[in-house]
Amino acid sequence: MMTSFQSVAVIGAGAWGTALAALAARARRDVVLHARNSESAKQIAATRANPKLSGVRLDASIKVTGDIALAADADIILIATPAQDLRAAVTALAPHLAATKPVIACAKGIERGTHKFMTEVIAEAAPNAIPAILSGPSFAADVARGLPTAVTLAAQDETLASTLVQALGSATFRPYHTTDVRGVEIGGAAKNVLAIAAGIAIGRKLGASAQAALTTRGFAELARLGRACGARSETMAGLSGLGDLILTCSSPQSRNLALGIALGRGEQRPREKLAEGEFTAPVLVELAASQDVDMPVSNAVAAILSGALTIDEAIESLLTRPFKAEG
Ligand SMILES: NC(=O)C1=CN([C@@H]2O[C@H](COP(=O)(O)OP(=O)(O)OC[C@H]3O[C@@H](n4cnc5c(N)ncnc54)[C@H](OP(=O)(O)O)[C@@H]3O)[C@@H](O)[C@H]2O)C=CC1
Ligand SMILES: O=C(CO)COP(=O)(O)O
Repeated sequence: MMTSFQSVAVIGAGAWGTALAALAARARRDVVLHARNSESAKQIAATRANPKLSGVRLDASIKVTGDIALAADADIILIATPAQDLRAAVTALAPHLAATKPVIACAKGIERGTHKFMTEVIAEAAPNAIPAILSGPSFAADVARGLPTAVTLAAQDETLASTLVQALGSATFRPYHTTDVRGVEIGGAAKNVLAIAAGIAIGRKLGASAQAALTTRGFAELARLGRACGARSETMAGLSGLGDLILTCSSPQSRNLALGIALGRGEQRPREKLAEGEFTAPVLVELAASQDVDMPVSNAVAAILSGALTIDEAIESLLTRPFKAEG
């Protein structure tokens, strides 16, 4: 089973799912893209376009289907739904998984209510799945267009992680493998919350120096949570941690940054696009509190989103913290 990995299914035909299907086709895999709504599947199949990722033409070799059983037949399955929908997607897949096979989480977040990470949700919902995670600095639009991207792919078993990299990698999509599953999951989840903070600073015109300070102190808290959860420091400083934090805190393409900018300007939140940080913020701060980890920037974002603090009160609370040693 571990040597072939010729076929790949992507579950979740949104922006990221469509880009993942494109990259797997570029890696010369046989690709199935699954949309839960069969009308959407038919429309994407007929037009070779997905309104969720405009301007991208789907390669003719990619099969688009509403049939989950067809997706479950693939050698590798990628789950590209939003994090809070991953359990439902894997639960629907589970009865069709006849053999043990890798199921790779491509969502960035932590499940609300349970505080479970994406690979934990996969393991619970599909006993036949070998959970893995793919995360890193990569906008769907860049990946779909074949622009150079590097990400991290983690599985508990190093040989499996490396074989998955061989199956999905290409000249322009370069996954690095690791066994530090938890480190990769924490980086991807936390960076979205921190990007909302960076956006608020931009929207409030706090200046480029504040922006750099916020991103750096954001990284300190991401790394602190990683340490508390047993992650490796190289992972936190790698593509799925610092790398994705830099991308998301600095690119206007980021939906999390855009949400923060709108909040900072006092505008209506852009509701039509998914900003995972909004859903991750409350569970991230609960998780940090349960581990006794100090995450002041994330706390401020969660408090702003819940209405517990105004933006000015949250900024004031960050600026009046006692001076301390860096770390
Ligand atoms: N976009 C990007 O650049 C990147 C996104 N990611 C991550 O990927 C995840 C998805 O993001 P993105 O693709 O942008 O979001 P989108 O909103 O573009 O798409 C989400 C897709 O998931 C589908 N979906 C939701 N629930 C289910 C379910 N239970 N079963 C099957 N499909 C389901 C939706 O279907 P429907 O249309 O029927 O609602 C929709 O097509 C997020 O966690 C994000 O952080 C990671 C890297 C890059
Ligand atoms: O995860 C991403 C880039 O790595 C996408 O970021 P946004 O969800 O903020 O657009």
